[in-house]
Amino acid sequence: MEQLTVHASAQSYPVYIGENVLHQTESLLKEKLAGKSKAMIITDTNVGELYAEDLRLCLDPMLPVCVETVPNGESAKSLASYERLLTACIREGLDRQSIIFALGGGVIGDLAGFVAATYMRGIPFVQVPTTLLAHDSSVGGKTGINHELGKNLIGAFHQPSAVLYDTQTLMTLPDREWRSGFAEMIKHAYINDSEFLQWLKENVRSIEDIKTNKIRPFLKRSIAVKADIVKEDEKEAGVRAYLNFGHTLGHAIEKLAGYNGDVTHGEAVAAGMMFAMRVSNYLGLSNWDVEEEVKWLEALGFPVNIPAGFSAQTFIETMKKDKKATSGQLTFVLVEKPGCPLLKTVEEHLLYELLNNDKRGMTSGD
Ligand SMILES: NC(=O)c1ccc[n+]([C@@H]2O[C@H](COP(=O)([O-])OP(=O)(O)OC[C@H]3O[C@@H](n4cnc5c(N)ncnc54)[C@H](O)[C@@H]3O)[C@@H](O)[C@H]2O)c1
Ligand SMILES: O=C(O)C(=O)C[C@@H](O)[C@H](O)[C@H](O)COP(=O)(O)O
Ligand SMILES: [Zn+2]
Repeated sequence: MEQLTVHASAQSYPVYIGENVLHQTESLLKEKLAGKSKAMIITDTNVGELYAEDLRLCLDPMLPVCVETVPNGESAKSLASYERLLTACIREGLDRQSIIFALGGGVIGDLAGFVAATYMRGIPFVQVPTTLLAHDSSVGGKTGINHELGKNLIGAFHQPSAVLYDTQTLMTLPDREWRSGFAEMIKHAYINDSEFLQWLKENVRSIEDIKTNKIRPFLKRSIAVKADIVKEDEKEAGVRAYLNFGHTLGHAIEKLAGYNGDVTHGEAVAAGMMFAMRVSNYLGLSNWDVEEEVKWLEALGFPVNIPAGFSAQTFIETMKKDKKATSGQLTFVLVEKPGCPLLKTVEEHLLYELLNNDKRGMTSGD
């Protein structure tokens, strides 16, 4: 088992990474669970069926446990699920000494974390990530839900008490989810670590490479990139925004898809990163060979085209809901070269031109 520590203002917390971490819950969390009154496991239908009973049995000797299950998929990150879970907390008698376990991918981490952040003005929670993508989402304390008008618009910073990353659970992930999670790993490399990026480009050329043990040693490295940024800027007053590389357009793509599973978070971020590279090239800030980057992502099976059916103007209006935008002005994370990110306000007419230039997928007449 590997371990690293995330340093946040309210508390530092451990991230345990390795096979069968889940089954070591009792020994790993003994101190954190001392004096706790009750645990609620929040999970989704897929993950619940596979792992909720395992986790329940691990916690059962230490404290009373209940399990709440929401439907799987992005649509569960909603006000309706949030309300239903708060009602469940009240019904189950959770009090200020209770603790929530977020068992699942990023959707569950964000949703359950937001319930924990707000129930009785905040109770502790533990992240138990089960997707590759959740190596990103389980660390750093961003919790929240979507609004039908925009992605992640409602939320809170609330750091977990611990992260239990059992890599054995990844074995049941569908290929598409492996790929989706890999997008965030690539993102960490693009913004922070040129040597890591080089290694990924040379060694990860297919979905099979993502799924095999090849990337396992790099999970800790990818999490460390995030943890270092969070330590420097927990509440996104500055450098934490770099973790949003690819997300300005990515979030708009997810919102326009209707949070319905047509596009995963990682797929949207991958397309968003390619677009951001085109923007920075256009501004003369970089010299990316975007077609080469696209080729790599396509070889891994990513659909990197901007989805068809929406006009450039629709993307721009949707991106204006991005939390990095101020007074309607759009701010992008750009990367000059691997490891050198920057924040840049980008003129609307330029985005309009670039979105329209990206002929693939755009509706005619935009
Ligand atoms: N808070 C953050 O810092 C942060 C960072 C990155 C992404 N996110 C958010 O994370 C979400 C995406 O997370 P995700 O990609 O993990 O999606 P997800 O949680 O929806 O999981 C993807 C799918 O895989 C299934 N699944 C999960 N674990 C499984 C397993 N071990 N075996 C089989 N199936 C399994 C789920 O049921 C779901 O259908 C987005 O909402 C995104 O905004 C948050
Ligand atoms: O932790 C962060 O900070 C990130 O930006 C990580 C992103 O990968 C993640 O998708 C996050 O949820 C985006 O946050 P938002 O503030 O742009 O909604
Ligand atoms: Zn993300």
